[in-house]
Amino acid sequence: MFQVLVADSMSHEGLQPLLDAKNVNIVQKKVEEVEDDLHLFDALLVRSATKVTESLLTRMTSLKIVGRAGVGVDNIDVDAATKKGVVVINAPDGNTISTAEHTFAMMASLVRHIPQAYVSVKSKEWNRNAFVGAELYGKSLGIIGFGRIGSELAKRARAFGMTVLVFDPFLTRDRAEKIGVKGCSIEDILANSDIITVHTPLTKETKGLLGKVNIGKTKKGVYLINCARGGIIDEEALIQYLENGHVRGVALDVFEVEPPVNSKLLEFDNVITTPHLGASTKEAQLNVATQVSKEVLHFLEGKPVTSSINLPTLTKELFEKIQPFYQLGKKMGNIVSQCMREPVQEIAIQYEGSVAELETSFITKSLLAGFLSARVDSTVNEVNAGMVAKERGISFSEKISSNQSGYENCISVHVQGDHKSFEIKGTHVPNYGERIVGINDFNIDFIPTGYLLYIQHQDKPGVIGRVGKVLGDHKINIATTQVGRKEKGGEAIMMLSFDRSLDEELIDCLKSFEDILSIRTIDL
Ligand SMILES: NC(=O)c1ccc[n+]([C@@H]2O[C@H](COP(=O)([O-])OP(=O)(O)OC[C@H]3O[C@@H](n4cnc5c(N)ncnc54)[C@H](O)[C@@H]3O)[C@@H](O)[C@H]2O)c1
Ligand SMILES: O=C(O)[C@H](O)COP(=O)(O)O
Repeated sequence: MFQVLVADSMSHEGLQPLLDAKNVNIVQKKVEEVEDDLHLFDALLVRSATKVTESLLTRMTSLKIVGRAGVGVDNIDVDAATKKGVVVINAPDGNTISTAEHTFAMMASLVRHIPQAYVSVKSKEWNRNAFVGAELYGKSLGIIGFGRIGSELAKRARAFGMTVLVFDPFLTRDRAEKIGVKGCSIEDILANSDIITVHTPLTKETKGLLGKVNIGKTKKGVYLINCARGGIIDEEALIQYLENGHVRGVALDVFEVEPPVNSKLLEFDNVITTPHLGASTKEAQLNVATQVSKEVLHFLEGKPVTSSINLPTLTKELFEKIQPFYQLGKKMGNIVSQCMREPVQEIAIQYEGSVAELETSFITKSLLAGFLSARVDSTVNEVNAGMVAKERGISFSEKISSNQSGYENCISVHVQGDHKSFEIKGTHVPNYGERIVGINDFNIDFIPTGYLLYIQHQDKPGVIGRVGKVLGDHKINIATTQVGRKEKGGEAIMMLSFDRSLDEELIDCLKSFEDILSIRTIDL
């Protein structure tokens, strides 16, 4: 039974996929309320209120996935999650329309003083002269960050007859033209916009993007809007420009600290605010909760997720194609690690044939996870395998190569250690399954499963028989045997499989045979 903690308020209807699942138990409580049971949860669902810190992740020792029912993941320590092998997913487009509409509502309210006029009428005043506003029609709207929300906002602004200027480092001229906006530099936006709104994520680059210097470059009388994340507009600088009258008005849905109880910004009559309501509509909440519930359930049941922040994402169709190679890769990594018990500097992976047409980075991560899991204590999986490898000084590379092996598909791995190297080749045969078809230039053909014994020996009469006799004397049943050699009388290899593991004493006995060069046990 999977244990899922829903730590922030979420649409009940949206959680239905998880509530309906027979193998899931949902607990809807704040983190502080389940402090003693944190180690039990497999999945954690949050919005922006719960801070998923490294410390929380460390306390949640069974955690496999964090689902953010929304877009921004700045409340989640994604690096720490990645290091611990915890998948982080979000619901990237479920609240786009709601947030674009909220931003538009804030813009209209700002230029027409609607919140201030509302408060005035409620206090029995009728002061029409105090709230003379401006039209949006004909004004220039500068949008910084032209992703999902920025572009939906642009469509609405154009419908109102506004000129839309946009800045986004990833915006192509073509895309701007298609949407009917003008892609320009941030300097152009600052100098030419009547209203500026930010729609970027909060990152190291965007923190304070509109700060002392950039706000100083805006038109006198500019309106500023932040419905993205507190901190993109620097609050201290903003206060200075409100005090000196450079900024005419501000609309804020988000703050550097939420709730902003001690913020001086609340004292300005020309600053209008909402309590982080961009995504707070029934529709958006239903969308985001449904998206993450389905994704979390898929993940817990071993199916692919499509909106992961720290994992390569795949569609169900692609996942089905990649799954056999994903499993083969993991086993190959594991075999290499068990055969080559010495420090490794480099892992080079080569893909040939039909497998090369798939998303190979996914298979590479799986192979690395298989390799590292045999060597490190902490959880290693495809989420953190690349990071763990780098931390341990292991470089890895992948290459697509033209078909040299003759197989319809082939994965080859070359591992370089301090003193030795090791090579393995694997293929997946439809209807037959996984096969290891090469080890260190020896052609071989075995199924990578169960308990295996890899023996390097001299190709001499009686070696195989002696090994078989010792195993028989110890009542060990050999399930399969495969041998490979390059030339008569030279070096050869044997791969035997068993139904149970072999004990050390027996291995030592086999090692003592004259023509046996080395022996490795492999458990898969
Ligand atoms: N107020 C709310 O309730 C609410 C709701 C949803 C989203 N948000 C916030 O809005 C942000 C945007 O959401 P989205 O769905 O449009 O995301 P998105 O990823 O679709 O768009 C973000 C855009 O910002 C651009 N960008 C990144 N760095 C930039 C920079 N330095 N300068 C200019 N552009 C830059 C990216 O290229 C991207 O196109 C989210 O990150 C989230 O923090 C707030
Ligand atoms: O990034 C988001 O999706 C929004 O900021 C919404 O946050 P919320 O889920 O806390 O409303």
